[in-house]
This record gives sequence, C-alpha cells and structure tokens, in this order.
Amino acid sequence: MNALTLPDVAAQISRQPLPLDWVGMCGVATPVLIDGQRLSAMADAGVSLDDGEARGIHMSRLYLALGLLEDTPLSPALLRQILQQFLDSHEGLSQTASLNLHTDLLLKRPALISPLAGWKRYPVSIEAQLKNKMFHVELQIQIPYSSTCPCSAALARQLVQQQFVDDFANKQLEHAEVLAWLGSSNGIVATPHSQRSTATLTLRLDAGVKEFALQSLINEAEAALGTAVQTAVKRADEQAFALANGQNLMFCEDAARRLTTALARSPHIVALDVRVVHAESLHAHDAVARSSWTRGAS
Ligand SMILES: Nc1nc2c(ncn2[C@@H]2O[C@H](COP(=O)(O)OP(=O)(O)OP(=O)(O)O)[C@@H](O)[C@H]2O)c(=O)[nH]1
Repeated sequence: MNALTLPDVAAQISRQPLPLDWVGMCGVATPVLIDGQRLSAMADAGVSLDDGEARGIHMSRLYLALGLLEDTPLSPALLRQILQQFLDSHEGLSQTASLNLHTDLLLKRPALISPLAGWKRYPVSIEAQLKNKMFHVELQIQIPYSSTCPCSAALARQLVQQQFVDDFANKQLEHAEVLAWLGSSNGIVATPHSQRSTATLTLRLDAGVKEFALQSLINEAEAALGTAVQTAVKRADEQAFALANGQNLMFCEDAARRLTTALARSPHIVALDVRVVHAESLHAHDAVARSSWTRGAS
C-alpha cells in the first residue's frame, strides 16, 4: 500500500458546515532559542477554519512549521514566518493564524555582596497572531520580588519607640548602653511583615520590534521594584537584603505604579497590563493591584 491510498478525512466535506474560530494543537513540546539558551517550551498552534464546508485542518502542517523554532533564535520575525507558513499551508481554509509559546527563562543573578551567583526562573509566554496581514505579538513575564509593608513598618517602629521609653525612663542616656540596647531583642521588639510577591507583566510590542529583549525588560522591572528575590545567599547577602527591604517599603499599589511608570518609558511597548500579587503573611489572602497603559491614550 502506498501513501496515495491512505484515506484523508480532513479533505472530506463537513456534514455540518460551520466555520470555526480556532483549530490546532495545544501543549506541543518544542525547544526555543533565547539569548543563546536552548529552553524547553510548550506551543499552542492553530488557525481559523473559515471554510465551513471543510472537514478539518491539516495538523501535521502546523506541527512541521514549528520545526523552525529548533534552529533559529526566537524573534518576532521568526514567529511571523511560522504564522505565515501556517496560513500558506492552509490556503483557502484559514485567514487567521496564532502561536502561543510558554517557557521558563533562566537568568544567572549575582548575590548582593558575596561573589556568588545562581539561577532564577522567569515564566514567559509569548502570544503571536497573524490576521489580515496584521501581525500582533504580546509578551507575558512573571517576576518574583520581595515587598515589605510600609504600614507594618510604621507600627513596628512605634513599638520600638515605646520599648525605648519603657527601658530608659528616668535614666541618663549612656552611649554604650543605648548601643547595647539597640543590639538586643528589645531594640527590635516588633518587625514588619514582608512577603514574596509576583508581578505579571503583559506587554503588547510594537509591530516593528526586532527582538524580544526579555532580559532587559526584566532588568528594568526589577530595578523599578528594587528588591528582587535572591539566588545564592550568604549572611552578608542576607544582611544587605534586609537593608534593601527596609529602604524599600511598598504596598501593592506602589509596586503597580512603579512598574507601569518604568515600562511605559520603553519605546518598544505600545500597551501594557501590570498585575501584582503580594502573598501577604499578615493575611491568608493576597493583596493585588492592577494597572494598564496604552501609548497615546490619555
Ligand atoms: N484535522 C484533525 N486532524 C486530527 C485530529 N486528531 C488527529 N488528527 C490527525 O492529524 C494527522 C495529520 O493530519 P494532516 O496534516 O491532514 O495529515 P496528512 O493528510 O498526512 O498531511 P497533508 O498531506 O499535508 O494534508 C491526521 O492523521 C489526523 O487524523 C483532529 O481532531 N482534527
């Protein structure tokens, strides 16, 4: 038996003629090349089925087009090329093609003080669409960071002051005694709560953008937040982290505003949505803030 005799169900006429918005494959395993790294990714690849009479699309043609991801560094141009291939291989059937990729970017991050470094994982999703020759691409990046509650810090400071009043009432202040008190548990009788927090950035990129520049976007976001979570940590690093947090108190509202303001400066971003989640240690629920911005909108 040769291939010509194989039944081709996709080529049949549908018994229920109806166009479909999206048909394709979800969760296709593929490598992607980002910043010289070969990363494991999952792809959702599909096209519209505009010909309501056609029984099915040709899944294998989409699958084979994904092969381009294997050898070529990931870029908007590469995604556009793959989407064009989806449409070219479905001529007469489809007018819209989409490709979503999900991966984890790994960046090596230096410690704050010690000469150590370690890897940090940033979940990244890229959504690309080609419709009526219009190409759209959107990035979603998750960034973990540390936040310390400013209200809790103010309340803790008040308790430290109260303890000082109690311990030094009617006493002549001696430098050495105050210094020793500051180093004792009474000198930090209350501590503010802080939490591991997550910023999810959804960024619509300019259609002409040449590269995703994920690392510089993440660096900009982390600089705006100020207290990135750490990788390799020695005591000197932990102390520097404590100082950084003490100088960088923030509500979730502060984090959302800082990120929006910083990212809106990027010439390559035309619209953005920021969602920050502070996984409160004060509560069993999260504190959340959202913000969106569109270039040119007032
Ligand atoms: N359209 C469609 N195909 C499916 C589905 N589930 C599995 N497939 C299979 O996907 C395989 C690849 O389909 P095609 O791309 O049409 O394969 P082909 O006819 O050998 O390839 P072409 O000659 O390029 O059309 C077929 O064996 C289908 O049975 C489904 O739900 N819809």
